[in-house]
Amino acid sequence: MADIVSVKNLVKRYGELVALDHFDLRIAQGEIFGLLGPNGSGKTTSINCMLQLLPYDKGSVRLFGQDMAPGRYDLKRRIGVVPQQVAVFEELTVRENIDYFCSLYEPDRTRRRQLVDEAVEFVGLQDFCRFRPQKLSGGLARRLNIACGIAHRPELIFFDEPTVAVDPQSRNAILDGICRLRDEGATVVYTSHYMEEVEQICSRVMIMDGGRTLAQGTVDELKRMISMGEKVTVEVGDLAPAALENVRTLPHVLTAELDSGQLVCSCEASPHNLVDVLDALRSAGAAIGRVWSEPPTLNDVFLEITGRELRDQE
Ligand SMILES: Nc1ncnc2c1ncn2[C@@H]1O[C@H](COP(=O)(O)OP(=O)(O)OP(=O)(O)O)[C@@H](O)[C@H]1O
Repeated sequence: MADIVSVKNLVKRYGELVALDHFDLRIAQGEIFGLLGPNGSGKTTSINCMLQLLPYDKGSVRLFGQDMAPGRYDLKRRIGVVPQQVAVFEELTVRENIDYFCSLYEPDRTRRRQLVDEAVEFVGLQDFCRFRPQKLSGGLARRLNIACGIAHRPELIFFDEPTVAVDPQSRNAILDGICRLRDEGATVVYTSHYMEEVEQICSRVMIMDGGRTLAQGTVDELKRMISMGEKVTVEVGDLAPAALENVRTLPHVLTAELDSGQLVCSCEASPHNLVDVLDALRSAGAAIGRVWSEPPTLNDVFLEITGRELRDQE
Protein backbone atom coordinates (compact mmCIF):
# COMPACT_ATOMS: atom_id res chain seq x y z
CA MET A 1 0.00 0.00 0.00
CA ALA A 2 1.23 3.51 -0.82
CA ASP A 3 2.51 5.57 2.10
CA ILE A 4 0.10 8.24 3.35
CA VAL A 5 3.06 10.45 4.26
CA SER A 6 6.36 10.42 2.42
CA VAL A 7 8.90 13.13 3.24
CA LYS A 8 12.33 13.05 1.65
CA ASN A 9 15.44 15.00 2.43
CA LEU A 10 13.66 17.99 3.95
CA VAL A 11 15.87 20.92 4.90
CA LYS A 12 14.41 23.95 6.68
CA ARG A 13 16.50 26.88 7.85
CA TYR A 14 15.49 29.84 9.98
CA GLY A 15 18.37 32.19 9.05
CA GLU A 16 21.50 30.47 10.32
CA LEU A 17 19.60 27.84 12.30
CA VAL A 18 19.01 24.49 10.58
CA ALA A 19 15.66 23.39 12.04
CA LEU A 20 15.29 20.33 9.77
CA ASP A 21 18.43 18.66 8.56
CA HIS A 22 17.73 16.22 5.70
CA PHE A 23 14.63 14.91 7.44
CA ASP A 24 12.92 11.76 6.06
CA LEU A 25 9.59 10.32 7.13
CA ARG A 26 7.30 7.56 5.85
CA ILE A 27 3.98 6.71 7.43
CA ALA A 28 1.63 3.94 6.29
CA GLN A 29 -2.17 4.05 6.30
CA GLY A 30 -3.72 3.36 9.72
CA GLU A 31 -0.66 4.11 11.83
CA ILE A 32 -0.42 6.29 14.89
CA PHE A 33 3.08 7.57 14.27
CA GLY A 34 4.88 9.24 17.17
CA LEU A 35 7.31 12.10 16.60
CA LEU A 36 9.22 12.26 19.84
CA GLY A 37 11.86 14.81 20.70
CA PRO A 38 12.82 17.45 23.25
CA ASN A 39 11.72 21.08 22.91
CA GLY A 40 13.19 22.69 19.83
CA SER A 41 14.01 19.40 18.09
CA GLY A 42 11.96 20.32 15.00
CA LYS A 43 8.64 18.52 15.51
CA THR A 44 6.36 21.50 14.85
CA THR A 45 8.55 22.73 12.00
CA SER A 46 8.31 19.34 10.30
CA ILE A 47 4.50 19.36 10.56
CA ASN A 48 4.24 22.92 9.27
CA CYS A 49 6.44 22.04 6.30
CA MET A 50 4.34 18.95 5.53
CA LEU A 51 1.22 21.10 5.62
CA GLN A 52 2.95 23.70 3.40
CA LEU A 53 2.38 26.36 6.03
CA LEU A 54 6.12 27.00 5.95
CA PRO A 55 8.31 27.13 2.86
CA TYR A 56 11.35 24.85 3.03
CA ASP A 57 14.79 25.03 1.48
CA LYS A 58 15.06 21.55 0.05
CA GLY A 59 13.29 18.21 -0.16
CA SER A 60 9.87 16.86 -1.09
CA VAL A 61 6.58 16.11 0.66
CA ARG A 62 4.08 13.60 -0.73
CA LEU A 63 0.76 13.02 1.02
CA PHE A 64 -1.74 10.33 -0.05
CA GLY A 65 0.75 9.38 -2.76
CA GLN A 66 0.64 12.85 -4.37
CA ASP A 67 2.97 15.84 -4.40
CA MET A 68 1.97 18.33 -1.73
CA ALA A 69 2.09 22.05 -2.58
CA PRO A 70 0.58 25.22 -1.04
CA GLY A 71 -2.32 25.22 -3.53
CA ARG A 72 -3.29 21.56 -3.11
CA TYR A 73 -6.64 22.21 -1.41
CA ASP A 74 -7.87 18.84 -2.67
CA LEU A 75 -5.28 17.21 -0.39
CA LYS A 76 -5.62 19.75 2.42
CA ARG A 77 -9.33 18.97 2.86
CA ARG A 78 -8.39 15.36 3.62
CA ILE A 79 -6.14 16.53 6.48
CA GLY A 80 -7.00 17.57 10.05
CA VAL A 81 -4.73 19.64 12.24
CA VAL A 82 -4.86 19.99 16.00
CA PRO A 83 -2.28 22.69 16.72
CA GLN A 84 -0.19 23.01 19.85
CA GLN A 85 -1.85 26.25 20.96
CA VAL A 86 -5.62 26.19 21.43
CA ALA A 87 -6.80 28.13 18.36
CA VAL A 88 -10.52 28.93 18.52
CA PHE A 89 -12.72 32.05 18.35
CA GLU A 90 -13.51 33.50 21.79
CA GLU A 91 -16.68 35.21 20.49
CA LEU A 92 -18.22 31.95 19.23
CA THR A 93 -19.70 29.22 21.41
CA VAL A 94 -18.23 25.72 21.54
CA ARG A 95 -20.72 24.45 18.96
CA GLU A 96 -20.35 27.52 16.71
CA ASN A 97 -16.57 27.09 16.73
CA ILE A 98 -16.78 23.46 15.63
CA ASP A 99 -19.38 24.38 13.00
CA TYR A 100 -17.18 27.20 11.69
CA PHE A 101 -14.11 24.98 11.23
CA CYS A 102 -16.22 22.23 9.69
CA SER A 103 -17.81 24.74 7.26
CA LEU A 104 -14.37 25.36 5.74
CA TYR A 105 -14.62 21.83 4.32
CA GLU A 106 -18.33 20.94 4.29
CA PRO A 107 -20.77 23.43 2.71
CA ASP A 108 -23.90 21.26 3.12
CA ARG A 109 -25.67 22.41 6.33
CA THR A 110 -27.57 19.19 7.00
CA ARG A 111 -24.47 17.04 6.61
CA ARG A 112 -22.52 19.54 8.71
CA ARG A 113 -25.02 19.40 11.56
CA GLN A 114 -24.46 15.67 11.73
CA LEU A 115 -20.67 16.02 11.61
CA VAL A 116 -20.70 18.67 14.37
CA ASP A 117 -22.95 16.46 16.53
CA GLU A 118 -20.54 13.57 16.07
CA ALA A 119 -17.50 15.73 16.88
CA VAL A 120 -19.15 17.13 20.04
CA GLU A 121 -19.96 13.63 21.18
CA PHE A 122 -16.53 12.34 20.20
CA VAL A 123 -14.74 14.74 22.57
CA GLY A 124 -17.47 14.58 25.24
CA LEU A 125 -18.48 18.26 25.14
CA GLN A 126 -22.28 17.67 24.97
CA ASP A 127 -22.85 19.64 28.18
CA PHE A 128 -20.77 22.59 27.03
CA CYS A 129 -22.12 23.38 23.56
CA ARG A 130 -23.36 26.86 24.52
CA PHE A 131 -20.25 27.78 26.50
CA ARG A 132 -17.75 30.29 25.21
CA PRO A 133 -14.16 28.95 25.15
CA GLN A 134 -12.90 31.14 28.01
CA LYS A 135 -15.36 29.38 30.35
CA LEU A 136 -13.74 25.99 29.65
CA SER A 137 -10.98 24.42 31.75
CA GLY A 138 -7.63 23.81 30.03
CA GLY A 139 -8.50 20.17 29.34
CA LEU A 140 -11.93 20.98 27.89
CA ALA A 141 -10.46 23.76 25.72
CA ARG A 142 -8.04 21.20 24.29
CA ARG A 143 -10.93 18.87 23.56
CA LEU A 144 -12.67 21.72 21.71
CA ASN A 145 -9.46 22.28 19.74
CA ILE A 146 -9.52 18.61 18.78
CA ALA A 147 -13.19 18.70 17.77
CA CYS A 148 -12.46 21.67 15.47
CA GLY A 149 -9.61 19.75 13.84
CA ILE A 150 -11.46 16.48 13.24
CA ALA A 151 -15.13 17.38 12.61
CA HIS A 152 -14.75 17.16 8.81
CA ARG A 153 -13.59 13.53 9.19
CA PRO A 154 -10.07 13.87 7.84
CA GLU A 155 -8.10 10.81 6.71
CA LEU A 156 -4.78 12.14 8.03
CA ILE A 157 -4.64 13.99 11.36
CA PHE A 158 -1.72 15.88 12.89
CA PHE A 159 -1.80 16.25 16.67
CA ASP A 160 0.89 18.63 17.91
CA GLU A 161 1.42 17.98 21.64
CA PRO A 162 -2.31 17.84 22.42
CA THR A 163 -1.89 16.88 26.07
CA VAL A 164 0.45 19.62 27.30
CA ALA A 165 -0.95 21.10 30.54
CA VAL A 166 -4.14 19.00 30.66
CA ASP A 167 -5.50 17.11 33.66
CA PRO A 168 -5.08 13.30 33.71
CA GLN A 169 -8.77 12.67 32.96
CA SER A 170 -8.74 14.82 29.82
CA ARG A 171 -5.38 13.37 28.85
CA ASN A 172 -6.77 9.84 28.94
CA ALA A 173 -9.89 10.95 27.04
CA ILE A 174 -7.66 12.51 24.36
CA LEU A 175 -5.47 9.41 24.03
CA ASP A 176 -8.54 7.11 23.85
CA GLY A 177 -10.06 9.41 21.22
CA ILE A 178 -6.92 9.25 19.09
CA CYS A 179 -7.02 5.44 19.18
CA ARG A 180 -10.69 5.51 18.17
CA LEU A 181 -9.89 7.76 15.20
CA ARG A 182 -7.25 5.22 14.15
CA ASP A 183 -9.77 2.38 14.59
CA GLU A 184 -12.14 4.26 12.29
CA GLY A 185 -9.47 4.34 9.59
CA ALA A 186 -7.56 7.60 10.12
CA THR A 187 -3.78 7.87 9.99
CA VAL A 188 -2.34 9.92 12.86
CA VAL A 189 0.88 11.85 13.34
CA TYR A 190 1.37 12.53 17.02
CA THR A 191 4.10 14.77 18.42
CA SER A 192 5.00 14.76 22.07
CA HIS A 193 7.81 14.92 24.52
CA TYR A 194 5.89 12.63 26.89
CA MET A 195 7.41 9.24 26.19
CA GLU A 196 4.81 7.33 28.23
CA GLU A 197 2.03 8.52 25.91
CA VAL A 198 3.99 7.62 22.84
CA GLU A 199 4.70 4.14 24.24
CA GLN A 200 1.01 3.76 24.98
CA ILE A 201 -0.57 4.61 21.62
CA CYS A 202 1.97 4.72 18.78
CA SER A 203 2.53 1.88 16.31
CA ARG A 204 5.91 3.37 15.34
CA VAL A 205 8.05 6.10 16.79
CA MET A 206 10.71 8.43 15.49
CA ILE A 207 13.09 9.98 17.98
CA MET A 208 14.42 13.26 16.66
CA ASP A 209 16.78 15.93 17.88
CA GLY A 210 18.40 18.90 16.23
CA GLY A 211 16.17 18.47 13.16
CA ARG A 212 17.53 14.97 12.53
CA THR A 213 16.21 11.48 12.93
CA LEU A 214 18.12 9.67 15.65
CA ALA A 215 16.21 6.39 15.52
CA GLN A 216 12.88 5.01 14.42
CA GLY A 217 10.88 1.80 14.66
CA THR A 218 8.32 0.19 16.93
CA VAL A 219 8.80 0.85 20.62
CA ASP A 220 10.18 -2.68 21.05
CA GLU A 221 12.57 -2.26 18.11
CA LEU A 222 13.87 0.99 19.58
CA LYS A 223 14.46 -0.66 22.93
CA ARG A 224 16.37 -3.49 21.27
CA MET A 225 18.66 -0.96 19.54
CA ILE A 226 20.35 -0.02 22.79
CA SER A 227 22.76 -2.07 24.84
CA MET A 228 20.72 -1.69 28.04
CA GLY A 229 18.31 -4.58 28.54
CA GLU A 230 17.25 -3.97 32.12
CA LYS A 231 17.51 -1.41 34.90
CA VAL A 232 18.03 -2.80 38.41
CA THR A 233 17.44 -0.47 41.36
CA VAL A 234 18.41 -1.30 44.95
CA GLU A 235 17.75 0.81 48.05
CA VAL A 236 21.06 0.86 49.84
CA GLY A 237 21.25 4.01 51.95
CA ASP A 238 24.99 4.69 52.26
CA LEU A 239 27.28 2.55 50.17
CA ALA A 240 30.99 1.94 50.69
CA PRO A 241 33.14 2.72 47.61
CA ALA A 242 34.27 -0.94 47.54
CA ALA A 243 30.66 -2.15 47.23
CA LEU A 244 29.98 0.26 44.38
CA GLU A 245 33.14 -0.93 42.64
CA ASN A 246 32.05 -4.57 43.10
CA VAL A 247 28.83 -3.84 41.22
CA ARG A 248 30.48 -1.75 38.51
CA THR A 249 32.90 -4.53 37.64
CA LEU A 250 30.15 -7.14 37.11
CA PRO A 251 30.30 -8.35 33.50
CA HIS A 252 26.76 -7.26 32.48
CA VAL A 253 26.59 -3.97 34.36
CA LEU A 254 27.00 -0.99 32.01
CA THR A 255 26.69 1.78 34.61
CA ALA A 256 25.96 1.89 38.34
CA GLU A 257 25.15 5.21 40.02
CA LEU A 258 24.17 6.05 43.57
CA ASP A 259 21.31 8.56 43.68
CA SER A 260 19.56 9.59 46.94
CA GLY A 261 20.17 6.24 48.63
CA GLN A 262 19.25 4.22 45.56
CA LEU A 263 21.74 2.31 43.47
CA VAL A 264 20.60 2.40 39.84
CA CYS A 265 22.31 -0.18 37.62
CA SER A 266 21.85 -0.18 33.89
CA CYS A 267 22.55 -3.75 32.70
CA GLU A 268 22.84 -5.62 29.44
CA ALA A 269 20.12 -8.21 28.85
CA SER A 270 21.08 -11.21 31.01
CA PRO A 271 18.97 -13.63 33.08
CA HIS A 272 20.83 -13.11 36.39
CA ASN A 273 21.33 -9.35 36.71
CA LEU A 274 19.30 -8.98 39.87
CA VAL A 275 21.02 -11.86 41.66
CA ASP A 276 24.48 -10.77 40.48
CA VAL A 277 23.97 -7.19 41.74
CA LEU A 278 22.62 -8.36 45.12
CA ASP A 279 25.47 -10.88 45.58
CA ALA A 280 28.05 -8.18 44.80
CA LEU A 281 26.47 -5.85 47.36
CA ARG A 282 26.12 -8.51 50.07
CA SER A 283 29.70 -9.69 49.70
CA ALA A 284 30.80 -6.10 50.38
CA GLY A 285 28.60 -5.99 53.50
CA ALA A 286 26.04 -3.51 52.14
CA ALA A 287 22.60 -3.16 53.80
CA ILE A 288 19.87 -3.81 51.25
CA GLY A 289 16.31 -2.43 51.27
CA ARG A 290 13.75 -2.72 48.45
CA VAL A 291 14.88 -4.07 45.09
CA TRP A 292 13.22 -3.83 41.68
CA SER A 293 13.94 -4.33 38.01
CA GLU A 294 12.46 -2.51 34.99
CA PRO A 295 12.78 -2.89 31.24
CA PRO A 296 14.27 0.12 29.43
CA THR A 297 11.98 3.07 28.60
CA LEU A 298 12.06 5.32 25.54
CA ASN A 299 13.87 7.80 27.76
CA ASP A 300 16.66 5.24 28.23
CA VAL A 301 16.80 4.87 24.44
CA PHE A 302 17.11 8.64 24.06
CA LEU A 303 19.65 8.87 26.88
CA GLU A 304 21.85 6.17 25.39
CA ILE A 305 21.72 7.68 21.90
CA THR A 306 22.24 11.33 22.88
CA GLY A 307 23.64 11.28 26.40
CA ARG A 308 20.77 13.58 27.48
CA GLU A 309 17.39 13.15 29.15
CA LEU A 310 14.44 13.38 26.80
CA ARG A 311 12.08 15.02 29.19
CA ASP A 312 12.49 18.70 29.94
CA GLN A 313 13.47 19.68 33.41
CA GLU A 314 10.00 21.16 34.02
N1 LIG B 1 9.79 31.17 13.38
C1 LIG B 1 10.98 30.79 13.81
N2 LIG B 1 12.07 31.58 13.64
C2 LIG B 1 13.29 31.19 14.07
N3 LIG B 1 13.56 30.01 14.68
C3 LIG B 1 12.51 29.18 14.87
C4 LIG B 1 11.18 29.52 14.45
N4 LIG B 1 10.36 28.49 14.78
C5 LIG B 1 11.14 27.55 15.37
N5 LIG B 1 12.43 27.96 15.42
C6 LIG B 1 13.57 27.18 15.96
O1 LIG B 1 13.65 25.97 15.22
C7 LIG B 1 13.97 24.86 16.06
C8 LIG B 1 12.88 23.82 15.96
O2 LIG B 1 11.69 24.33 16.57
P1 LIG B 1 10.30 23.54 16.61
O3 LIG B 1 9.28 24.47 17.20
O4 LIG B 1 10.03 22.94 15.29
O5 LIG B 1 10.64 22.38 17.64
P2 LIG B 1 9.67 21.43 18.45
O6 LIG B 1 10.35 20.11 18.49
O7 LIG B 1 8.31 21.48 17.87
O8 LIG B 1 9.69 22.08 19.88
P3 LIG B 1 8.52 22.24 20.98
O9 LIG B 1 8.41 20.90 21.63
O10 LIG B 1 9.07 23.29 21.89
O11 LIG B 1 7.29 22.69 20.26
C9 LIG B 1 14.15 25.46 17.46
O12 LIG B 1 15.53 25.70 17.65
C10 LIG B 1 13.37 26.75 17.40
O13 LIG B 1 13.91 27.70 18.30
